[in-house]
Amino acid sequence: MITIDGSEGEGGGQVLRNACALSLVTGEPFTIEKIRAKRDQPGLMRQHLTSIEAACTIGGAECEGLELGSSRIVFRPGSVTPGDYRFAVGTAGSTALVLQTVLIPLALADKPSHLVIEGGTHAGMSPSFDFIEKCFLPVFQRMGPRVSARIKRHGFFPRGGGRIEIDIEPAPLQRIECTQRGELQARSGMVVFSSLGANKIPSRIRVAALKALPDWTEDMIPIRELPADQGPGIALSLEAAYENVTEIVTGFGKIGLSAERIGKTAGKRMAGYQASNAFAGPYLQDQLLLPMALAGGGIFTTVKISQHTRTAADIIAMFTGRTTYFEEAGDQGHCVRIV
Ligand SMILES: Nc1ncnc2c1ncn2[C@@H]1O[C@H](COP(=O)(O)OP(=O)(O)OP(=O)(O)O)[C@@H](O)[C@H]1O
Repeated sequence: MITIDGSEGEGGGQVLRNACALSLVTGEPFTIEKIRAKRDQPGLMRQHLTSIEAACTIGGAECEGLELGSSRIVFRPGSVTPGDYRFAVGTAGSTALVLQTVLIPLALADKPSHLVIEGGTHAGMSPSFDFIEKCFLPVFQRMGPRVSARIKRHGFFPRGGGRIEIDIEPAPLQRIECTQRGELQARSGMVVFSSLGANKIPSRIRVAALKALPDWTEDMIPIRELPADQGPGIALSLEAAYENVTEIVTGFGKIGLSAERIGKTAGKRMAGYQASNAFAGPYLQDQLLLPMALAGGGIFTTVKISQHTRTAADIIAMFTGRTTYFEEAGDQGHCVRIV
C-alpha cells in the first residue's frame, strides 16, 4: 500500500487525480492523508469526489473515506472496464479534470469507451475544453490512442451545466520526443460569452489582449455569443499553432475581475510562450508527465517548471519507480526527461 502525504509539494487535487489514474493502471492500492491540507477549504470538494467516483466506476475500485471534506481516503483498484459512462460534477467543477482521472486507464483498456462529462468547461484554475481539444489531446494521440472530444454546451463558473463528449480508442502508449515545437503556422482566438446583457465586456477583453500581443490583429479574435441558457459567463481563448504543438491560453471571466485584467493576463501569457522556444507551455507540462511515464519514458522542453510538474513527478515515482530529471535547456527553457 503506497502512502501519500497530500499536503506535500503542490498539495492540491491534482495529487489525487494522478494517484487514482496511476493506481488503476499499475494495480497498486494507495492511502492519501492530509488531502489539500494547505488549501483554504481543505479536504475533498465536489469536483474531487466526482473524479474519484469516476475512477471507482471505470476501475471497479473500492474507496474508503469518500465524502465531502474528507482528509483521508484509501483507494483499492479493481480491473478497468471500458464502456459508455456519464459523470456529472453537479457544479462548475471542471469536466477536464474528471477526464484527466479516467482518460489514461481507459486509453490502455482493451475496448473503446464513450464518455459524457457534465460540469464546467471554461472555469478558472483548470484546463478549458479548448486546451484539452487543441493542446493536450493532439500530443497525447501521438503516443498511440485515438481520442476525439466535442463540446455540446459551455459551462462557466459558478453555474456549470456544460457538457463534453469523448470517444477513446485504446492503444499502447508509445514513447515520444517533444523537444521541437516547429514553425508557427497560425494564430487565432475567440471570446465566447453568454447572458451578459448589452455591454462591452467581450470587446474590452479583446482590446486588452491585443495590447499585449502587438503583432496580432482584431480579426484573429472573433466574438461569439452563446445561447442564453449557457450563461452567464465569458472566456477568452488564444491559440498559437506550431508544427508540432498548439498552445492554448485561456482567460476566464470572474466576478470582480475586470475585462482589462482578463485580456491583459491572457495576452501576456501567450506573448511569454511565443517569446520562448519551448514545446510545452506552463500547464501542458504537468499533464504530459503521466502519459509519458506510462509510455516507458519520454522527453519534452518547457517554460519554467511548475510546482504541479514537480509534484506529479514525485507521485509518478511512487507508483512506477520512474525518475524525472529537470535540466536547463538554453533558449528552449527547460528539459524534462522521464526515465
Ligand atoms: N489555464 C489552464 N490551462 C490549462 N490547464 C490548466 C489551467 N489552469 C490549471 N490547469 C491544470 O489544472 C490542474 C489543476 O490542478 P490543481 O491540483 O491545482 O487543481 P484542483 O483539483 O482544483 O485542486 P486545488 O483546489 O486543491 O488546487 C493542473 O493539471 C493544471 O495544469
